[in-house]
This record gives sequence, C-alpha cells and structure tokens, in this order.
Amino acid sequence: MSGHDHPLRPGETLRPVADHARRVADLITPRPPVRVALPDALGRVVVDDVHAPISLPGFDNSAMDGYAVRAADIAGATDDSPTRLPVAQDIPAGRTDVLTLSPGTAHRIMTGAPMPDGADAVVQVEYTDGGTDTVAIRRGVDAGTSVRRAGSDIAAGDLALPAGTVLGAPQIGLLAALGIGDVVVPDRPHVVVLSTGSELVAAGQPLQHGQIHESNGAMLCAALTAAGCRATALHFVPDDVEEFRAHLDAVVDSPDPPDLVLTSGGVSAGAYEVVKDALARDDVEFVKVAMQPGMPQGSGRYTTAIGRSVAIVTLPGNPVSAQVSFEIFVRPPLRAALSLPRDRPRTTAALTDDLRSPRGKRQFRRGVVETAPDGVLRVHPIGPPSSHHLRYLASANALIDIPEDADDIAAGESVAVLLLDDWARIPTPDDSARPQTSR
Ligand SMILES: Nc1nc2c(c(=O)[nH]1)N[C@H]1C(S)=C(S)[C@@H](COP(=O)(O)OP(=O)(O)OC[C@H]3O[C@@H](n4cnc5c(N)ncnc54)[C@H](O)[C@@H]3O)O[C@H]1N2
Ligand code: MOO
Repeated sequence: MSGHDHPLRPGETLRPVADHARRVADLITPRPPVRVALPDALGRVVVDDVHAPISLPGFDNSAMDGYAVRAADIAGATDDSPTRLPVAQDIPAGRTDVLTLSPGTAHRIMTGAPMPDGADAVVQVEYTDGGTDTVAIRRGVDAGTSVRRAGSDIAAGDLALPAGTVLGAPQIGLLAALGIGDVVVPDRPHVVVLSTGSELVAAGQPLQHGQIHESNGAMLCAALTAAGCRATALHFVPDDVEEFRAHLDAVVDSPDPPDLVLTSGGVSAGAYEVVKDALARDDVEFVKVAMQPGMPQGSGRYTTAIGRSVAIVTLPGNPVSAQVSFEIFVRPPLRAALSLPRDRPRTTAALTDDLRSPRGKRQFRRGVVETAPDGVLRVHPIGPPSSHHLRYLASANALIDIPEDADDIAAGESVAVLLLDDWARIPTPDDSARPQTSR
C-alpha cells in the first residue's frame, strides 16, 4: 500500500500528528493542587519541597537485641574470659522514660529501644549468655557499635523530598516516618468518558444481531485511571443529537464538572455521526489526522444550554483507534497536568518482520518488544493494521511508531517504539512461533 490509502475531499489535507497533539494539549488546564492523605498520594507528585520536621532516628537507639553497655566496661571480654555485669534495666522498644546506665552495669535492650544515657555501645545477645539478672558478655565491642544515632538517616530541616518527586512506596514510607500525614499534589483531572453508538450494549447483557458490547468506555476509563486521572463513564446513548447534548449538559452543569469530556465514535463520514452532528454548533473542529489508526479526530470546547463550557476531545470509535488516539493525543497533556512524565519511554528496536505502512500517515502498529538472547532489543509486530483488532492491542507491550514518509520497512531495520509498561500483555497464537526470549 503506498500513497494515501484514504480518499480526501478536494482541498482537504491531513493534519500532522504533532499539530493535533498541540491542539489537544492547549485544551487541558491543570486544576489547582490539593492536599491529600498518604493513602491517596501513591503515584502522585509533591508540589513543594518537603523538609523533615523531625530527625530520623529521633533518638539514639539500639540496632540489635542485646545489652547496652559502656564499651570500656567490656573491653577485655572473650569466650574464655567473659565479663559479667549486673542487668539493671530491661528496655523494650516503646519505653518512654529516660534511663541512665551506671558504670559497670548493663541494660537489656531491644532493637529500636532508646539508648540509656551513659551507654555507648550495644553488644548483641548472640555474644552473651542472654542473662536477665546478670549477663556474661563474651566479646568486647568498640564504642558506637550497634547504636543508631539520632539524625543519622535524616536531620530535622533537611530536604526530604524535592518538589516534583513522584510518590512511590518508599517516598510514602519516608513521609509517614517523618510524621507527615498529607501532602500537596496536583489534583487529578476529572474526565468524563462518553461512548456513543446505537449498536452498543453493556457487558453482561445479551446481544441481538448487529449489536456489540460497549468496550471503549471501559478501556478509556481504565487508561485514564492508569494515567492518574479520575474517570467517570457516562452511559452511552443512542445515536440521537438532543439526547447526547442532554446527557452532556447534565454532567457539565453538575456540582462536579469534568475538566475534559472524551467521546468515542460518531466522528467519521457516515450518515449517523452523532458526535459530529451534536457538536456542530460548538467550537469543535473535526479533522483528519495523518495517522493510522486514528485518522478522524475532533477537539474543542462544548457549551451547555446554560453557558458552561468544557474541553472536549472526540476520538474515533474503532477500539484500537480510540485507545491509540488516547495514547498519542490525550494521555500526554493529562500527565503533564499531573506533573508526571508526559511521554511514554521511547527506544529503538530491530524489527523482526517486514512491515508496510501507508505513506503520508504516521502509523502506530502494535508490537511486542523483547530482548533477544544476544541482548539486542527487538520488536515483533503483532496483528494486522486495521483498527478493530482489540485482541492484538491487548497482546502488545509497545507501539511501533512508523514515520509518515515510510512505506516498506524490512525486517532487521531499526524502528522507534513506545514502551507501554503498564499494559499487561497476554499471549497470542504468535507466541509459540517465536523463539523464547525474556521481557
Ligand atoms: N466512508 C468512510 N468511512 C469511514 C471513514 C472514512 O473516512 N470514510 N473512516 C474510518 C475510520 S479510519 C474510522 S477510525 C472509523 C471512525 O468511525 P467513528 O468514529 O464514526 O465511529 P463509529 O462509526 O461510531 O464506530 C466505528 C466502529 O467502532 C465501533 N465502536 C464504536 N464505539 C464503540 C464502543 N464504545 N465500544 C466498542 N466498539 C465501538 C463501532 O461499532 C464501529 O464498528 O470510521 C471509518 N469509516
Ligand atoms: O483511522 Mo481509523 O482510526 O484507521 O480505524
């Protein structure tokens, strides 16, 4: 296939992918940041520098279960000639009184328990007889042994997390340890997903001839959630313009209006293109983008009957087109609004099979990236290019990004790939035909 595989109307041109991406990005405005409790902070970004309000550890404490001593008192202790000390105190972790060790005595102490004043080392229980009234210590230790000094991890006032840090489990652990129970993070963009099409039936409902299960709504909501957004699925509506607008007005005029409405379907050239028809009176532009899948696209602002306006992006209905369009146009600016890395990691990989791509369109093919036994990263294109092959989409861990000006690409050539790390891949029949590799 070479040349445009798609007839264009006279004077019609295809908009470059980058231009449409910019237009969609311009529609998305970040919300003001919000303060959230740690359980809601995972995967989000701290807006401001976080300084330690306290030191960690907060007090000198024992690193071992054993005996707090003065190192000088047990300097000569050996297996053959243990030093015997009276055990004056028992200090479990959590004891809050302040103790003082008298010279020539030991305190039994547990890991994490506060060191008594006057003690300068802990000898671990393995080097003793474990006594509770008196203890026989068989090894001398240097001062400082098994003592965790106050502030040795982080000192009060130190920078704990610089602004922009993505909060993973360890960062949330550090905040909790510092006694910080909430943080200021970018608010999640609220996106309403509206699926259109009279043929669509909810999962679990029986299908009549010509009907299909609605899948774009479920898929796009999942993609939004995975990207860090708050997604609300709107029940798809029949292909009726007034019903479509009424549905949209109800959410946009609600007390929790979305930042973005994402539709799928109803934007191509058919006789019943509800999205296109319903938005004819709005500031929404419908274009053909030089991309496959994902050629028919729309974007702009929708205004409700009472004059509220919201950003709207209309994705094509074919499932692969909808999901790939989301990846290319919608996910990056939403991630930017969350101060998260906007783009998928990109790399290059050696193509395992010949590929054909329509010249004049940037093609995103589904692929499986894997490391060959020789250590070379390679990408195996899976499934045909047409945009109803949801199964192959669900089998991919990468999108192969083929430039507009390419048509035939031979096996072995290096191609650009976007790594979709949060896409779990399922095996396909192709897998058994492929040599076993890692990744
Ligand atoms: N004469 C032309 N026909 C088509 C053109 C064109 O330029 N001229 N473009 C084709 C391309 S490319 C695409 S992509 C699709 C886009 O169509 P729409 O956005 O109008 O989407 P629909 O027609 O409503 O649906 C397309 C396809 O996807 C299924 N679909 C829709 N919504 C869902 C959903 N929520 N869940 C599951 N499946 C859905 C729908 O049943 C159709 O099979 O147009 C081509 N045609
Ligand atoms: O451009 Mo469409 O999105 O191929 O199926």
